[in-house]
Amino acid sequence: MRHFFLGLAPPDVKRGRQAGNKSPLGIPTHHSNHSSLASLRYTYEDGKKTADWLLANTKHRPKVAIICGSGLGGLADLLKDQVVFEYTKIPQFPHSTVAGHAGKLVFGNLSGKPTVVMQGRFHMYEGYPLWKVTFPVRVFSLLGVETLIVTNAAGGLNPEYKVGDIMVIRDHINMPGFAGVNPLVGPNDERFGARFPAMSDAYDRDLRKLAHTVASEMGCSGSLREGVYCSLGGPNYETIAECRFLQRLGADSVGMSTVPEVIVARHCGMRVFGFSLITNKAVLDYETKEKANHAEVLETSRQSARVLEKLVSLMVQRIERNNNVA
Ligand SMILES: O=P(O)(O)O[C@H]1O[C@H](CO)[C@@H](O)[C@H]1O
Ligand SMILES: Nc1nc2[nH]cnc2c(=O)[nH]1
Repeated sequence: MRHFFLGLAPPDVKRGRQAGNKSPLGIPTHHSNHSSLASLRYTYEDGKKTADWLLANTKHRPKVAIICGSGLGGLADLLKDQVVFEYTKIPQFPHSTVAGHAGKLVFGNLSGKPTVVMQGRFHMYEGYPLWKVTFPVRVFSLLGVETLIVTNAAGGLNPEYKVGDIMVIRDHINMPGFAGVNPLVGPNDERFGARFPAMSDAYDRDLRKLAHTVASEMGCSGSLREGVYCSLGGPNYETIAECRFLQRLGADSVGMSTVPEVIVARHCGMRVFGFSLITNKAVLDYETKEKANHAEVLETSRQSARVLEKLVSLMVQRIERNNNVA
């Protein structure tokens, strides 16, 4: 295993290094008009710079990228012939700040397939704007990645779901998007994708089918579900009224991530597949004393991670180049 501890300070995020006050993330805190807001984002060239840096520092050429949810980073340990980059050493990369998100980008071979794994993702509640949260996805696209697999820890809203179940994501509800909070807001660069991308086919049908096939071969199809993931901004967990509302909307699981990454991946033409690990049951009853907490989320992830890891690695084994399923 090679670890990169290059003594490189993360280079300036150009758009975030204008004169004036800056937040701890290097983002100017005062902006007067739309055009200055629009300039607060990574450009295609910024993405290319990071992708080229990675390509210069590893011989791996991944076709599959995996983003690990809270406590699910163990997946990266399955990679053979690893090259590991700390996020803090990768030019322009955001840094992980949440427990259960290690902050490492791991290249290697998973089931013999060149793969890159994010051991730790970024969330809006950490203070990152969505163009930063989703920057790695655009970098993956520039690296030549064709398929993105997203995983997350989520609360179960569907009353049939049990803690430890794995939900194949069939569709999502982008709650912040209802208020215009979307990673694609701002000028559109056609080199990434079209101004108005469709989302009706966001989660690949063949890969969802493959997940069920693999789960039944593994003998765990009893705990494999398929449903709708709803993303909220966080960082607080939901009120009882909010959980009841989301249930009525048709959501089966709820979390604080994933959707921005999926939108950006679909915008740049990647094929997407996603899993929610149900780490806790959403609280729907005013009589109960139960309440969600991150320690429980991480503990459930730890207990169920092995099954999810096996499922993902067997799926990757069957993903062929150019988006076919073997
Ligand atoms: O979605 P991931 O990153 O798995 O993490 C989930 O777990 C955390 C809350 O326990 C939140 O960050 C929520 O989004
Ligand atoms: N929003 C939200 N995120 C979670 N992540 C893990 N569990 C939960 C939950 O119940 N709600």
